[in-house]
Amino acid sequence: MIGCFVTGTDTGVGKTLASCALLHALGRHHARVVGMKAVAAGAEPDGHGGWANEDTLALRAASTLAVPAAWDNPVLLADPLSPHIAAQRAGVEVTLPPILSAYHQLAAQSDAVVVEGAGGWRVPLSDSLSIADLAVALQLPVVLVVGLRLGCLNHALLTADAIRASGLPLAGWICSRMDPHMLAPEDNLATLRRALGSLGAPLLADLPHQVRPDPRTASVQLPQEWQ
Ligand SMILES: Nc1ncnc2c1ncn2[C@@H]1O[C@H](COP(=O)(O)OP(=O)(O)OP(=O)(O)O)[C@@H](O)[C@H]1O
Ligand SMILES: C[C@H](N)[C@H](N)CCCCCC(=O)O
Ligand SMILES: [Mg+2]
Repeated sequence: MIGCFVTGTDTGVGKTLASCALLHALGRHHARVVGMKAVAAGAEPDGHGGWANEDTLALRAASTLAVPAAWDNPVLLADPLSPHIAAQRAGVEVTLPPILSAYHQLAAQSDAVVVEGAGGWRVPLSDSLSIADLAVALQLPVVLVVGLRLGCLNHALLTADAIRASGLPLAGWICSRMDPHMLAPEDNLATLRRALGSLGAPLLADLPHQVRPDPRTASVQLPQEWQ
């Protein structure tokens, strides 16, 4: 079973786009690939009288395996806030056991699982739990998505340091060109390539800016070994 945990330099940087691209790439050579939004903050009507999170729906659309919602999105919080605040407002506490058991169900039934975090690496899930703790509990290699924009160098380098300090391998990073007006994007990319490369983390994909982001198109940027 192949698995990875996708984190980012921030919220809104392209983790869902990159996670879906990874699923499309893996789906070319593996029969059963599935995405997981372990903790989702922000629910919308699903059109069938229930509620769903838009990242979860995007991951499902890129997956080849259909699973119960309790497995691919074990924690769904209504408010689009930091998960610990959304949980507090919902009167619940996010804990690891239900998430880990959902993940183990997915892992047992699939060839590849891509787990998308929420926001960045140190986002709190409760007063005593963070996204980093979740990734460590899952023991998955980490893929860091960098939304290429002014400020991302600091965010990327701090995040890479924190991932290494957690003991998890940083399998690589994905650049998402979210800001078409950014100045000197190539110089910034080269800086990150050098700095993250020196930590052993290769650039897995350079996702161009897309007016209508399409993960299947983006997936061709990923290297052959992820396909
Ligand atoms: N390469 C790109 N080209 C165009 N738009 C992009 C690109 N990457 C990201 N975006 C846009 O930026 C926004 C945020 O992306 P996305 O939803 O993937 O963020 P995220 O990191 O998954 O955030 P969250 O923490 O909420 O899960 C989306 O509207 C997405 O379409
Ligand atoms: C609601 C949003 N789309 C994400 N799922 C959660 C982002 C949490 C960010 C918290 C923070 O770093 O301030
Ligand atoms: Mg997302």
